[in-house]
Amino acid sequence: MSDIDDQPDRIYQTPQDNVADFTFDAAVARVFPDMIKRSVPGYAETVAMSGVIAGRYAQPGSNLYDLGCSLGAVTLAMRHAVTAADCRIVGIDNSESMIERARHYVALDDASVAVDLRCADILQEPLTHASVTALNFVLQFIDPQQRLQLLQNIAAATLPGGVLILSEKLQFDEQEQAIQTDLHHDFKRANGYSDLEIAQKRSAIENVLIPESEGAHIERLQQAGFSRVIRWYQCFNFASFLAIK
Ligand SMILES: Nc1ncnc2c1ncn2[C@@H]1O[C@H](C[S@+](CC[C@H]([NH3+])C(=O)[O-])CC(=O)[O-])[C@@H](O)[C@H]1O
Ligand SMILES: O=C(O)C(=O)Cc1ccccc1
Repeated sequence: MSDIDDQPDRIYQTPQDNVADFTFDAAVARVFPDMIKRSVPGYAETVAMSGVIAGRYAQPGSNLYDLGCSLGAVTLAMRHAVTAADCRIVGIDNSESMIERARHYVALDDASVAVDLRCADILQEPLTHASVTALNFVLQFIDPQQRLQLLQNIAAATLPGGVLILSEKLQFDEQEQAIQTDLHHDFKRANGYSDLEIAQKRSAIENVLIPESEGAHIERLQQAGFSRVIRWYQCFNFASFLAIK
């Protein structure tokens, strides 16, 4: 088996005294396709429809951004859907392990749209001439104090008629939260995770993944400079919004 082959996610199988905060390190990058598919309800649909949305909103001569691209799943979905001329897809992630693997997957793909993968902090990297930006399951890991600034930067870089696809884990009122959490954990159990794995992963992400309500997201997207926001998809506690400039 080569070093680049991905592996099944067994990260939280063994009991740990103190579960460390979750990070996007080499061990996570290696199991990431399996982890995200078994952990995020609707992940495959969100990736595929991000491609469909990109196909509609890509403008000739523009940039399409995949911010927090991980292994480049959305980068590749966009690459196969875009028909507008002279577009470039820019995938950015600050995890070296993720970008290294993303480069491998992009090299195996033979579509012709230009792809530029960068290991950088999306809070620092300049963005310009954007027709489509995907921020899929990433804002939830950004310091809440910096979220508005990031969305303002994206909105300022977005061309008239351009869009942001924002996908997030959502927070609900207490009663709905209890129902959604049960369903999410049932989904994980149906995908082969044990109660121990579910509990340990929950502790690991507790301080690093900070979800917000749909209302908070919509209000902030409007404050950042997007004129219209549509929730185009939801599967249990994960949703995706289309924000149009
Ligand atoms: N400040 C930052 N700068 C750059 N990257 C960051 C930053 N903070 C976190 N990341 C990166 O954001 C990604 C979040 S995963 C995205 C899935 C992908 N969008 C997908 O559709 O497959 C979501 C998840 O695992 O739930 C990781 O690769 C981090 O390194
Ligand atoms: O696993 C979870 O509970 C999640 O909320 C999603 C997730 C997926 C991959 C890495 C971190 C969090």
